[in-house]
Amino acid sequence: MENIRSYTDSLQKYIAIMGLQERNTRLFYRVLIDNVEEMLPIVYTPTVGEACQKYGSIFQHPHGLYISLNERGKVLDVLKNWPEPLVDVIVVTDGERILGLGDLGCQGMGIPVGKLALYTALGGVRDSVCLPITIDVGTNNEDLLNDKFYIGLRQKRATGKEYDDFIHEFMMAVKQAYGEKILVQFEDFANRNAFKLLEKYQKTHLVFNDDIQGTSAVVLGGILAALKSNQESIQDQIFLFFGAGEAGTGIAELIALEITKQADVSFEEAKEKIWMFDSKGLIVKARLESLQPHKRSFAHEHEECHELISAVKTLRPTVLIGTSGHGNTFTKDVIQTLSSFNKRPVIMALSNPTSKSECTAEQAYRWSEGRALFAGGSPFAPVTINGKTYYPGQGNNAYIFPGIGHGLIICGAIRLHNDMLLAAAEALASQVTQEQLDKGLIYPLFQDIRKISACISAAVAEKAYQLGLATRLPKPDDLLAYAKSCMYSPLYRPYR
Ligand SMILES: NC(=O)C1=CN([C@@H]2O[C@H](COP(=O)(O)OP(=O)(O)OC[C@H]3O[C@@H](n4cnc5c(N)ncnc54)[C@H](OP(=O)(O)O)[C@@H]3O)[C@@H](O)[C@H]2O)C=CC1
Ligand SMILES: CC(=O)C(=O)O
Ligand SMILES: [Mg+2]
Repeated sequence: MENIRSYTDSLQKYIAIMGLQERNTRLFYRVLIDNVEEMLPIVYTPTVGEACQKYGSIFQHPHGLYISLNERGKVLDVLKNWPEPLVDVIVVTDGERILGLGDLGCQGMGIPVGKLALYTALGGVRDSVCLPITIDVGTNNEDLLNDKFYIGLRQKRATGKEYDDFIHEFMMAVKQAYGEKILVQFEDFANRNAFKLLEKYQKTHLVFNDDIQGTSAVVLGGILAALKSNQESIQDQIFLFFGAGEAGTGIAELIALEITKQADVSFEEAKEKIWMFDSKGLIVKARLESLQPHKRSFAHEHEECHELISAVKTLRPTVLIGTSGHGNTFTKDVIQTLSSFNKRPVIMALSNPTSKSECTAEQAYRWSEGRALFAGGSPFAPVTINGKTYYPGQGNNAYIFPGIGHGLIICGAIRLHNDMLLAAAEALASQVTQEQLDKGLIYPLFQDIRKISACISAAVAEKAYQLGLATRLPKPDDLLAYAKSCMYSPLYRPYR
């Protein structure tokens, strides 16, 4: 840690810690677990974003497995090159929507590598069963295509049938190589592919889209905690999303499902409480014909509106959620207006990395006169205004996916069900203490993440058993104790 702390630049710290992962895996995880709050912003957002942007020029060792379009027809053979014969979880990207940074092609590998490091450090899934994969179908990023250090295929992205067939070959090969229960986590695909792949493969594989589903559970968890803090109920809220893509509509769907569970309303009625804003403005009925399928059920009767501030004024949301990938869009005007009719507005600026955050923690607290319940997608430091300190939370799917993945693995789940996401969200919210709520926190502390992950894992496995989707029988009597007992710890035995 002294070596890592001696670097002043975060990217240098990233290079140092990833070098350690290569040289001494156990020590890498020990360092990560013992210093989780300090190291998370390095191996994960925001630094991993910069690392992906510069991946070619900082490249020292290959991490993970690259599968390129040139290996069409031989994907199974490529998988067999991976030295570990037993794999339980794959995190895969095609690099087209890396955080809010866009198409980084093959350099997106930093994301599956980082996510799987968190599976082990935060969720206790043994690193040997984790396989990071980048599917290289080219990139449309001209800067990378012209960069002499670019590590991927120098061609435009394959699309249409060529792309679909290649992904299909991959999905079939992973089952052949690792069996029916292999968990495949899709990460940072562009939304035109993400929704389609999830829809297609959730019928035949154990798949999980972290950006759509993991994010939905983590945000719902934060909202449940905020409602507890404000002593309000979910059906009385009005939600406004700025950004109606994977994260935005994924969260909105799960919120609507939770409303139907808590109040006597249909799924459609629940959605009437939820408004969405995309790059063309408020999503309204008049735009129905031209809307992508994932947005359609959120198109409500309203006149067209092209400014976020106008939407805030007319809809009077109680919860404002940013999933646009565009920084500095929750302006002073927006936050002041939101705070004019809410005692404690909930503001979630979830876009990553920090430069893409819709507002900073300081802006949220300053412009709401300290009344906002705020969470960012990337970490923000506590803010002191007029002698009072405010503690921002981090609304990031890192709270959820390691626990969900662990839960699916320990019960031998064959499919993921939305009720498991609800169970994960509730388990997360239950971990926020009254003391933390009193400080304005809507997420528990990352320093307790392994305890939190065990709780989420047990809740997900419990739901899998209830739904008949778990194959590991008999069901353990005490799932929480079982989940904890299955967590890998990088222990050092004492010398004699
Ligand atoms: N905190 C967390 O755990 C997570 C955070 N994220 C972050 O969320 C962001 C978005 O990710 P994702 O949902 O997957 O991306 P998508 O590309 O699927 O969605 C982006 C959405 O934002 C809209 N948008 C883009 N520009 C604007 C604008 N200027 N004004 C209003 N809306 C705009 C897009 O509109 P249109 O549909 O018209 O193109 C689209 O609806 C990223 O920064 C990502 O890092 C994602 C997952 C998890
Ligand atoms: C956190 C995450 O998954 C994202 O920003 O894409
Ligand atoms: Mg992601």
